[in-house]
Amino acid sequence: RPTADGRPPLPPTSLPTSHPNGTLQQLPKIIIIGVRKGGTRALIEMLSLHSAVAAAQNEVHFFDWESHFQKGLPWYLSQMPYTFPGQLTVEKTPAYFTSSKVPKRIHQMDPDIKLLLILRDPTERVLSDYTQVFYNRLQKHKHCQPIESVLVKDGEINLGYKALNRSLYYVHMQNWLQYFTLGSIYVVDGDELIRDPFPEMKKVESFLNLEPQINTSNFYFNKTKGFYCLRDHGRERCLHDSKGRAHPNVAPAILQKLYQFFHEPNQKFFELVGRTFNWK
Ligand SMILES: Nc1ncnc2c1ncn2[C@@H]1O[C@H](COP(=O)(O)OS(=O)(=O)O)[C@@H](OP(=O)(O)O)[C@H]1O
Repeated sequence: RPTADGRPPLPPTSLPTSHPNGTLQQLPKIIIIGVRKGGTRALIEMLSLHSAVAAAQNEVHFFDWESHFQKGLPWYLSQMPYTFPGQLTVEKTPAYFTSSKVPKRIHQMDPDIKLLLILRDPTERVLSDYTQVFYNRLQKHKHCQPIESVLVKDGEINLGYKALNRSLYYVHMQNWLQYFTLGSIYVVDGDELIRDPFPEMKKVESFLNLEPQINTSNFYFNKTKGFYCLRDHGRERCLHDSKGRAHPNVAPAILQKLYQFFHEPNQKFFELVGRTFNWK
């Protein structure tokens, strides 16, 4: 139960839920905090190739949804997979990155936790975000607005469009840096993870101090899908069809406006993290 001030009780790490075969549920030592449409599913699946890592199946939304957070850490723990004692549990909830209350809450649970943030070109991320919403609405037989009418209002970039805000990475990163140092947050290059996942995953392995285990034969390019897929103990699998969907065509002039719009916020992000990315 939450304490009187709304905070969850202390982590029940001394009371692990154990299973007869020696496995137990453990709180995550690694969280993939976002960004939405950054490649979070690919990252968690690729990380799961490592035998020391065990991933929660679903997005848990513990720190960002009040209805879940109020249930406290025992509930959060109950969402975790059964693992062997030496294994590290990881969960991914892409919405954490852009939710301002989340950094403090995660820090309260575990100030030493390792955070992974996967980002991609902010403009591409907006198009991916739009595409996701488009398909969700289509499924529900709801009306879908054409991309240009959400991106532009009165001839200018529509600042009211939520997806644009999610791509203002520096704004959200500032919130995280109030609670965590850069040593605790590794920024994965989502564009590189698409282009060539192996080198990117080696960097992730090294940040997490994992014994090097992931290797090139874990990945193969699937021409039909147009993306890398995974090979795990001889079993081959690609991500779900909802990952890697075609994005809408946007008039070059509008795309140019978007690139310009993100130019300054991107520079601010690079300064914050002391690193640059190949964003347009
Ligand atoms: N190997 C591989 N296979 C398929 N897709 C890949 C892969 N690596 C990265 N990606 C990119 O992941 C994008 C989806 O990101 P997320 O999983 O973070 O989306 S979500 O926020 O959880 O809905 C998804 O975005 P879209 O291309 O817009 O569908 C992909 O570009």
